[in-house]
This record gives sequence, C-alpha cells and structure tokens, in this order.
Amino acid sequence: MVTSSAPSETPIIPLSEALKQMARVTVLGAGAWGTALARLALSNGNQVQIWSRRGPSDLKSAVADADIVVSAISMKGVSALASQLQTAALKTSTILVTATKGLDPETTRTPSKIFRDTFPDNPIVVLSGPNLSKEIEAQLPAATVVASTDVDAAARVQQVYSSEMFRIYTSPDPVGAELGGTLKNVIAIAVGVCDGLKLGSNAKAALITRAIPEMLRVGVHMGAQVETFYGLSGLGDLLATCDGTLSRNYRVGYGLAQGKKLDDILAELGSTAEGVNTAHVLIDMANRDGIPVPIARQVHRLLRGVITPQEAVGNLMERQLKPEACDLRAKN
Ligand SMILES: NC(=O)C1=CN([C@@H]2O[C@H](COP(=O)(O)OP(=O)(O)OC[C@H]3O[C@@H](n4cnc5c(N)ncnc54)[C@H](OP(=O)(O)O)[C@@H]3O)[C@@H](O)[C@H]2O)C=CC1
Ligand SMILES: O=C(CO)COP(=O)(O)O
Repeated sequence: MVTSSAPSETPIIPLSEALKQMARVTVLGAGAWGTALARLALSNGNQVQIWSRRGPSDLKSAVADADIVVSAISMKGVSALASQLQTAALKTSTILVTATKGLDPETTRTPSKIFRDTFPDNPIVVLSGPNLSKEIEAQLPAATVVASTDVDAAARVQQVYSSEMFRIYTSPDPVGAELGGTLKNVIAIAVGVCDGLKLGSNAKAALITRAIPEMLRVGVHMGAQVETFYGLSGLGDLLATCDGTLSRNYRVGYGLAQGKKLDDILAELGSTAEGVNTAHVLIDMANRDGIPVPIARQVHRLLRGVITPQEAVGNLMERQLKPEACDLRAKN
C-alpha cells in the first residue's frame, strides 16, 4: 500500500481547498501501467492504494473508501474483476476509471462496456492515450485523454491526474477513446513486422496511414465518434506505439519477422501484449459483422502461424486496386 499526504511546500491554493480536491484513489493491478498510474496520482498529493490479486489486501477493503478506482489490469482479467467488484459492494459515487486496452474474448465488449453493464449507476471514465509506461515512469512529458459521458466525472479525474508532466484532455467519447488504444495494438504488431523485415520508411508510412480507415471502420461499427480517432487516444497512441521497441506489441511483430515463435516472444516479454488477443477477437467480430480489416486479418493469420511474414506483406500489396478515399462502409 502506498499512501501520501498533501505536498509539504507552501501551496499555491489554500490548504483547505487542496485537501478538498485530494482524492482517495485505488489502483487495481500492480503491473507496469497500474504502478505508473499509482505514482502519478501519488505525486499529485492524492491518497493512493494499489491492489493486486497477489497482494495482501482484499479487494473489498481496498475499494471501500475510494473516490476513484482505476482498473489497470490485463484484458483477460477484466470481466472477472468486475464481478469481484460487484460483490465488494462498490459505492455508487465511486468513479471507475478503466485504463485497459483490449476486447473481451467472450463478448467482444470493451472494458468500459463491461463496467457500464456491471455498474449502471457508477460514473465510468476511460483513460487512454500515447502513454508508454517506461517514459511516464522516467517523468517525461506526456498527454492523455479521460473520456466519459459523465462530464463531471471526467473533469474530476482530469483534475486528480493532471500535472506539469501529464497533460490531460477530456472527451465525451469513452468507446472511441478505448478503441483507439485497443486497435492500434494490432497495427503495432504489423509495424513491428514491417521494421523487422526492414521494409523501409515508405512501407511503414503506408501501413500506419492505411490503418486509420481500418480502425475507423471498426470504431464506427462499435459506436465510436470518428473525430476521436484523430486525437491523442487514436492517432497519438498509434504513432507512439508504432515508433519502436518500447511497445510490447511492436516487439511481438518484430520477433515474428525474425522467425521467432510467438510463445517464445511472449515468454521473453514477460508482460502483456494485448494486440495478440485483440487480433483474435477483432477477426471474429469482423467475420461475423462483415467489417473489412485487411491489416488485422494478416496479423491474425500470422499470429496463428498460417502464413509467413513475407506472405503477409504480399497479401496486403496484391489486394484489389481501388481509390484511396476512406469509405467507412467499404466492402474490402
Ligand atoms: N504498459 C503500458 O505502457 C501501458 C499499458 N496499458 C494497458 O494496461 C493494461 C495492463 O498493462 P500492463 O500493466 O502494462 O501489463 P503487465 O503485464 O505489466 O501487468 C498486468 C497486470 O494485470 C494483472 N492481471 C492479469 N490478469 C489478471 C486477472 N485475471 N485478474 C486480476 N489481475 C490480473 C496482473 O497481475 P499479476 O501480476 O498478478 O499477474 C498485472 O498486475 C493492458 O491492457 C495494457 O494494454 C495502457 C497504457 C500503457
Ligand atoms: O498502450 C501503450 C502505450 O500507449 C503500451 O503499448 P504496448 O502495450 O504495446 O507496450
């Protein structure tokens, strides 16, 4: 458990005001992102606890007094965690923030949808953006988005997390914000393959640019707003994650291009690469609902070992010729 009191230097705002604004924050998940999010809240003078399934504290007491609960666990645990939280009798005033970037394998739901379905009366906020945790931990400047249909809840989380090094924007589109962060992981795998095969800057620019209409098609299908994908949680996160070796998803693609086995790459990473699961869920949904996702489809086939990295490139380059215009209802 990490606890802090308000900063000791002379406050710019009166102490009574600062204490009023301070929040009790419980972060669920002690992985790379949960730890970084706990530190950020702590360094802003909030009272912070981290809960982990391996830790000593039980979930019920960890969330009992929290103003804000931040879920930063891997996608595979979100559904079960939501059920556990339900039995922990979360207060309806507690703001639930989700920072996970994935899709539920059983239901294709995003984490915010899972929390919305489980906690219809709680404010739900998505935190998503170009936030590679190693850079955040190194206190390099970064920006992110807190998105919610509850404007006050988003503003509260913005106020609790904003600092000189972490600039936060609000958004009214939680589904768009979390889908940007989720779908770019599949593209980062593709870009890792592109770099691993040394295909050059032209190929990489083409891949990232063509990924945008693909992400938009899925996003619009799932109820997101188009503009969100051109912001920090969409394009911003796509660029950060496709930039290189700090991204675990990129490293999955890079390793596959070098002929490594997926299991070996994941074992070597030792932490979550959500794009692998997302690719499977996305292709199930795309097949079911007829959404064209050519890049994700090649990533999926590569992850399943059905094609080689070189075949994936050939399959993308030799697709039917067509105009560039991004038609969100495109058939291929
Ligand atoms: N790292 C980053 O730069 C960023 C990550 N994210 C997203 O945050 C999420 C977590 O990533 P990250 O922290 O990096 O991953 P890590 O692999 O470092 O940590 C994963 C965390 O999830 C927990 N967890 C896994 N399965 C379960 C489960 N079934 N029940 C409860 N807890 C579980 C793990 O607990 P245990 O240790 O007990 O296994 C661990 O605390 C991912 O969706 C990722 O995409 C978002 C932005 C930035
Ligand atoms: O989402 C992230 C950065 O915003 C982290 O990316 P990786 O999961 O690929 O490391």
